[in-house]
Amino acid sequence: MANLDTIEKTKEMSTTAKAGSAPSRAPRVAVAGVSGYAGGELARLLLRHPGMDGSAPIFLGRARETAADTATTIESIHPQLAMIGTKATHLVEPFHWDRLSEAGTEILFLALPHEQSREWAPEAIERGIRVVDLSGAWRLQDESNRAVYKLHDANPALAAKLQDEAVYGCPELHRDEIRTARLVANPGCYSTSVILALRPLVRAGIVDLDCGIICDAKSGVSGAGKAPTSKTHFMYAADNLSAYSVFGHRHTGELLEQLCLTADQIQFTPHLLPIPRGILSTIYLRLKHAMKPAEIEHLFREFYQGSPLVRLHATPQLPQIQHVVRTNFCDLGFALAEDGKRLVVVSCLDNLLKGAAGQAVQNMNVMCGWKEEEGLL
Ligand SMILES: NC(=O)C1=CN([C@@H]2O[C@H](COP(=O)(O)OP(=O)(O)OC[C@H]3O[C@@H](n4cnc5c(N)ncnc54)[C@H](OP(=O)(O)O)[C@@H]3O)[C@@H](O)[C@H]2O)C=CC1
Ligand SMILES: CC(=O)N[C@@H](CCC(=O)OP(=O)(O)O)C(=O)O
Repeated sequence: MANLDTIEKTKEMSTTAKAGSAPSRAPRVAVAGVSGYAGGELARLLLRHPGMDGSAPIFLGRARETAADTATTIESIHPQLAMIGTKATHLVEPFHWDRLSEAGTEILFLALPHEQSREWAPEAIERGIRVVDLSGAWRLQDESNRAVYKLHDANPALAAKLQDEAVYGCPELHRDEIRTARLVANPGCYSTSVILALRPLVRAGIVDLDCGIICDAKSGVSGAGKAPTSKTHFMYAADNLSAYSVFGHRHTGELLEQLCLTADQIQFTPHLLPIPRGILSTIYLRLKHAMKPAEIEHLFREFYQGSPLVRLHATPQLPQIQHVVRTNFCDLGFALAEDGKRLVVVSCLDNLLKGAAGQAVQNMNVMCGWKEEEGLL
């Protein structure tokens, strides 16, 4: 179990050694949860990543439960990954801390249920391993927002310290902190689409928050992970469109914290779309003063200058799911009413890529001092 003293010591070592400097060699990387949807995409991206220099990541399944549990191969779980990258056969090994330490692991991706990430991230950091966590376990600073995840901390003082240190892994917003972070909390998929659409506008102070912002978001079924439920079963999801978690979806807290809004200023309603992957968020708001489309466009372009994975459509074009699926981009577009005040912003991304694995690799690139889009275009 991780403890506070060693966590402090590894922090000193980590900031001295890794203060944003580009490594001269490929970092030793591991992926836990590689058999899941997000883990599979991570494996694909890492196997083809030029910075990995042919050195394959360590792929990890569940911890060994019986002596009979042995390693399997990545292509037996994800056949689409056969012959990708180094073209070697890559093992998926049972999770074991000693294996990670002996291999000199520097960055560990956690593509796991929230509870498991909350338990394993402190242990990794104590061992001097930097973490990119794809779950919601460390994204929220406000305890009342985090309560939606029902997390349990074996060592609450240590967890509070790490929570304080965790950086919200949206590079377009927090690039500088991510460079030296030990714990990067990769954003939620819906949250990424809404935050990237709204942050330039809210920050510029042009949104009439008294009128409220409405986010109508729709996601493909892979957003729910690989375990089927009655709501993601083909018979429910196919030829259907349904709203859910109308008040209190777990991504709402991320919107409040990252956009500095209060709950009465934004309504987020997710819907399940009968497609495998992709998110489209349509966001309705009112501006304080009438503006011209060119002024809105300028605002977005200025904010995302130097952000290679956000693409702005020229009006009147609007983003579509087909244009972003299997890419690492978030596409943004908008329409402004003739009164210059009613603004609709549309944001699109692939939930498994820019909404999860792609963004996680983008974070790794920033942590390694590489080009942010390395291996992602
Ligand atoms: N799907 C998406 O679009 C997005 C997902 N995320 C987050 O990323 C994480 C992974 O999501 P996703 O890939 O969809 O989920 P999946 O359900 O598809 O995969 C979960 C993975 O975690 C493993 N796992 C489950 N329990 C344990 C455990 N106790 N110990 C070790 N491994 C375990 C599973 O292994 P096994 O195969 O053995 O069951 C599997 O590899 C989640 O936290 C999710 O919230 C974030 C953004 C978007
Ligand atoms: C379609 C679908 O069910 N989507 C998921 C998206 C959650 C997700 O993946 O994000 P986290 O990392 O916060 O779990 C949901 O609405 O719960």
